[in-house]
Amino acid sequence: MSTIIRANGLSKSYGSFQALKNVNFTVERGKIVGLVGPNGAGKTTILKAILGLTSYSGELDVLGLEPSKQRHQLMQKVCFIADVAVLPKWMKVKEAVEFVTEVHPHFNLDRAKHFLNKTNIKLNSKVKELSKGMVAQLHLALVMSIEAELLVLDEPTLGLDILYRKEFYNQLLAEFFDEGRSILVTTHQIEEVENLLTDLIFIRDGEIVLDSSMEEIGDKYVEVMVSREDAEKAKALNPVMERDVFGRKVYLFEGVGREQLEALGELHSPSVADLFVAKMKEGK
Ligand SMILES: Nc1ncnc2c1ncn2[C@@H]1O[C@H](COP(=O)(O)OP(=O)(O)OP(=O)(O)O)[C@@H](O)[C@H]1O
Repeated sequence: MSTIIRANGLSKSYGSFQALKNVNFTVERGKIVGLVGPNGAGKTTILKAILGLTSYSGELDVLGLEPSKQRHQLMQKVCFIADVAVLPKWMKVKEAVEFVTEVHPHFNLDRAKHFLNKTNIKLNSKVKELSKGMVAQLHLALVMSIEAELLVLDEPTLGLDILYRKEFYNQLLAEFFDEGRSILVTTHQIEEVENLLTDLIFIRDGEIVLDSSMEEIGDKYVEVMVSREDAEKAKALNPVMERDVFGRKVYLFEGVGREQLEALGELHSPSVADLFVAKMKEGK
């Protein structure tokens, strides 16, 4: 396994406000990592640092390069997308394809044509004549044809309806992703990426509050539905979250042995959304 991104003590301040506080994480080759956090947590700031679009302090290595100093070399290996539903409206599809061919040295035109042939998109159509879903398909065809080692996606499916959002991720998995590449994606829609991710990072107020593989999460976090009589026993084991479901209590535990918990009730894996809520409230 090789490391694609390594952040060590990464910090960023805007004036006296510290948007990133000594952040450490790695992204390995062949991984799909979700960077998830509430508004203002610092996700975009991390992506901008990775893409060499903002200054920072601390160490940051992306594909062996230092983004703040080697942006040009980096852009030949990295592909970045924010919001697939937007492309210039006046452009014709073939002009969009020509544009990417010119600006990206690793764009594979045949591959793009192959993807577009599978859609109803005509090369002579203008972007403004396409539906939102078709714009997303076009965007995806362009992205998947760039032979980049790292794909960075910032809220890529914003503005798309659920069908296209699912389709977007399915296609990305089937046609783009392989063990030689990595994807780093920020999103608010945790539910729709949860089955896709290999690794998960939660960020809150400029600090990383969870950084785990999905496998580790399954081992470390367990939910138990407990009858009211056993509620005190459950509380004694320091759950990280409690909620009411149909008159019973559901407790979420971190790092508590399964044997201990099995005595209280049936064990479940929490959804990433529930884990997110727990981690965002922890200590507040
Ligand atoms: N140019 C800037 N000047 C001052 N403060 C900034 C600037 N850019 C970001 N910030 C602040 O830094 C913090 C982190 O912002 P960032 O955009 O990274 O958050 P985010 O997690 O991407 O949020 P969102 O989900 O809303 O896009 C926020 O409090 C934001 O107000």
